[in-house]
Amino acid sequence: MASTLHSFDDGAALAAALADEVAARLKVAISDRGAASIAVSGGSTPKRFFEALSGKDIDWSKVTVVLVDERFVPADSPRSNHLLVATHLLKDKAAAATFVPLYHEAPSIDAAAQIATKETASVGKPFDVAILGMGGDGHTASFFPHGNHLATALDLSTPPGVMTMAAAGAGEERLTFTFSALSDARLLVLHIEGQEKKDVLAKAQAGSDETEMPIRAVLNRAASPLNIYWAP
Ligand SMILES: O=C1O[C@H](COP(=O)(O)O)[C@@H](O)[C@H](O)[C@H]1O
Repeated sequence: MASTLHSFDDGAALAAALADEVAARLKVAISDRGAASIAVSGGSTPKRFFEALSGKDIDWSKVTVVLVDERFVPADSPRSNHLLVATHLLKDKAAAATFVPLYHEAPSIDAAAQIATKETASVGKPFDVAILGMGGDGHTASFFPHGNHLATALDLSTPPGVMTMAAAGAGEERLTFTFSALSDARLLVLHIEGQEKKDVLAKAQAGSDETEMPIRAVLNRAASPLNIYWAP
């Protein structure tokens, strides 16, 4: 599927434009279907976008927010993507949104993934909005290079849901939505900032091995058109 590059002068301009676009899409979803869903990424890049989106005048009580992926750590861990979203997005007007976490206290990460799949089963299909990030190693969501369940996670015939992932570059074990759950989002965005990430994107675009750079699955096989938002 084709991708479109949206370039901005700086991260503030990108955050404002992306928040405008996402807010418009959530409003349309609420008007058309009575509810809206958005899957967001963790990491350091989305903070400014989250802050801009949190103040948007939307009927947030009809919006469900989930994470694209999560570390297997409790919500009070500084490494938690839930904590990031709670701090920077689920506040101001967006405090009225419903947040469905991926992390669950469970005997094993597999059990937590099963709970997360069940709890998120009624959200999306497709998501109205999915915002992906990308690491310097070419991972997106928790689709890490050489991840232990990477092939299954990227297989579009794997049912939409939450899977576990372990990889040398991932630190903690991870919970991640499958590619099938994200690929058909009504608005599919890759949000990256900095020249280094642009260079990583160019490298990904120049090759096809998804085991080496899983972002290639999104670039080459996503069901929805990909909107790449970039600022230096
Ligand atoms: O591990 C993760 O990293 C990526 C990218 O994060 P960034 O700090 O380089 O912006 C993120 O998209 C993903 O959700 C997160 O779990």
